[in-house]
Amino acid sequence: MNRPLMVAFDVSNQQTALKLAQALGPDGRGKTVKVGMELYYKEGAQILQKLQELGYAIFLDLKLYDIPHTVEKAMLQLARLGVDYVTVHAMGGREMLQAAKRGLVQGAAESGLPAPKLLAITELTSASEEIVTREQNCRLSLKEQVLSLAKLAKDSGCDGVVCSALEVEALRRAVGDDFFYLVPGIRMADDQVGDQVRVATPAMASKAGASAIVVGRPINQSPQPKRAYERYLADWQEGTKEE
Ligand SMILES: O=C(O)c1cc(=O)[nH]c(=O)n1[C@@H]1O[C@H](COP(=O)(O)O)[C@@H](O)[C@H]1O
Repeated sequence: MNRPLMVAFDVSNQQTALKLAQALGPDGRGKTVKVGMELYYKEGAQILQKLQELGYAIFLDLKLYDIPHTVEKAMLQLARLGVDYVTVHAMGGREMLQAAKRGLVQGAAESGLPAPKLLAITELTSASEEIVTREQNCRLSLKEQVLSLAKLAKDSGCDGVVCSALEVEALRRAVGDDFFYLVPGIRMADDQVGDQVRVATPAMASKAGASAIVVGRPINQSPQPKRAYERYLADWQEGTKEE
């Protein structure tokens, strides 16, 4: 089973992004990188094209959250970029999620490209129990809320969810194996956690059943990105071997 380790290219411009790609190894074939708001808002679609030319598959993470019509039309545009994954917030509700899917399907049909996988954010990995129950005033526990949003995402036609490693096992049981579970909030024990709250090592995420992991700062801020990438990849594959 091919379970990607996606590197988050959370850098401020194209030059730094291409330097990072070079450091990781010039051939991007078989690898997926994540382009998020910081880089995309600066460089636009041209950075996607540059990374695609190097062979990378692209996870374009813009986390859409708006009224259904706006999200549908935005997704229609994103589907024309030839990216492989896009994101929305599950919290936007059923109609918005269905609209997102419609936009992707239409955009893909019009451009003759495959539709990107639609992944729904459940609760961000920076969210704690406290944030969910006291700030969002959610009547469910964090875990129940993640589960509820994942079910909603599946019922609404999404291809998968973004969640933490701490929820994947329960989600696989309740929502099923025919769904993509993307897990950020990945740290080796000795790396700084920063603003992440629900964290796990690559091996823990793998054993819990993550379909893919996203690793950002431990690689993109490292003075030796390739060494950091290989360290994380080895731990991720170690967890996979023990399946
Ligand atoms: O959608 C995401 O990728 C995402 C969802 C989530 O719940 N938590 C989360 O950290 N992410 C992203 O995953 C990456 C994690 O970066 P690091 O914390 O630096 O490893 C960032 O680009 C976040 O935007």
